[in-house]
Amino acid sequence: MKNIAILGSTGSIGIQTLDVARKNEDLRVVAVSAGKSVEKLEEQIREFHPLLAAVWDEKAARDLKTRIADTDTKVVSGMEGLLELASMPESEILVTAIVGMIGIRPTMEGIRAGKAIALANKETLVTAGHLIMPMAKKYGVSILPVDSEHSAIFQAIHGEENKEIHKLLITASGGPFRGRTTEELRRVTVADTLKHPNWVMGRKITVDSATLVNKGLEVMEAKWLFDMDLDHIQVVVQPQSIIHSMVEFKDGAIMAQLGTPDMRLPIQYALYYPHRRYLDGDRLDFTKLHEITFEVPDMETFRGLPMAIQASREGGSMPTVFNAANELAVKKFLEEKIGFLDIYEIIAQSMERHKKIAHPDLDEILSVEQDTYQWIESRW
Ligand SMILES: NC(=O)C1=CN([C@@H]2O[C@H](COP(=O)(O)OP(=O)(O)OC[C@H]3O[C@@H](n4cnc5c(N)ncnc54)[C@H](OP(=O)(O)O)[C@@H]3O)[C@@H](O)[C@H]2O)C=CC1
Ligand SMILES: CC(=O)[C@@H](O)[C@H](O)COP(=O)(O)O
Ligand SMILES: [Mn+2]
Repeated sequence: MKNIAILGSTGSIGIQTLDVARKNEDLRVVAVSAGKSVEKLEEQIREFHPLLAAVWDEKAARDLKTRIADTDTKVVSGMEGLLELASMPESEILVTAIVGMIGIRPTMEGIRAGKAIALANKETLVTAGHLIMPMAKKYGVSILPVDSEHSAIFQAIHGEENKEIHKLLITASGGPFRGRTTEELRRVTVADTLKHPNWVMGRKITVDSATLVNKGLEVMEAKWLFDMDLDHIQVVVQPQSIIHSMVEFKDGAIMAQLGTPDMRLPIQYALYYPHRRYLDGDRLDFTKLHEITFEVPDMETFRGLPMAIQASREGGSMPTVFNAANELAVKKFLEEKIGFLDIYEIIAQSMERHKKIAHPDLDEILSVEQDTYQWIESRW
């Protein structure tokens, strides 16, 4: 029996993790959590009977307590609740399916408690990779990638020494606006932006995919996960999202992982690594697959990727500014308070005014995050 605790069980990755658990009797869900979606959480509690449910919002947590008073599930709230979930003695694997850099502290708490981390929450590594990776090494815990590209790379390098890798090739769909000009992007709506060509995902990552910020975050995530420098990470547009990423080895051989766009595969791979299990669902059918095409990313129009690379090259607290500015800009875009191109402007100007801290500790990262939010709020 493998016991898993899920941070963010009511979201896209969380729900798919529960589907994997539903189909594998030896997976036991010991904790679920949400920001404030208590109805979904109640359903999950009644189906999976976890020991713990963590809800960020205090009022929603009180509502949940009343709703599930007839069950044995304990309800906790706020950051203390997320930390209690992350370190609960009954779990072995912590699935970080929460969105945003709020995942940093619970992820660190899980590592400190010796939990293997099935990591979907890329914002944590982007902003605190320099703290998380050494910490995981110190506590002897595995960071198992869930993000599809990083899972693909992890699958491709399985059994290989890192030193034999020449470069990582991270694939990108190009998002819903691939091929559009800046002038055309000025007029796109939230509804247009949320139509990803291949994947059904949460709203924030879907916007990130459209701006190519997602690919920028993934380059930074790959740098930390696979200890690669930026000059050996290349983004390749693969519009059909069939090749999930590739690794070029020293001798020129390239290993790729292919599959249909279904996040349950990387989730299940992380939960059972190094073993593979049967997974129901669509498979690639090469009698019907007509083409797999490639393009170079348009970095002039889709500034999310070059700005992420710049933030990563500058290092220190700059990736935190990049990420925090993007998180708030995406929130404002989804609330229809700003336009699509303003996301780039907010990130660029936030980075421009920031005085970099070379080696930020956790408190400094969190304070740079707050400072970035305050500065943006005072201007947009
Ligand atoms: N979706 C995907 O296919 C992929 C996602 N990822 C990454 O995985 C992470 C999750 O993405 P996704 O599932 O799409 O996101 P969703 O928005 O669908 O889900 C986010 C989850 O986090 C919870 N949450 C949000 N804020 C808080 C909070 N303050 N405290 C506790 N829980 C909170 C949400 O709860 P509530 O329901 O109450 O809002 C929800 O359960 C992101 O970092 C994303 O980049 C990576 C690869 C693919
Ligand atoms: C499923 C997944 O891992 C997402 O991060 C996905 O890759 C987004 O697609 P693009 O950012 O390539 O459009
Ligand atoms: Mn991805």
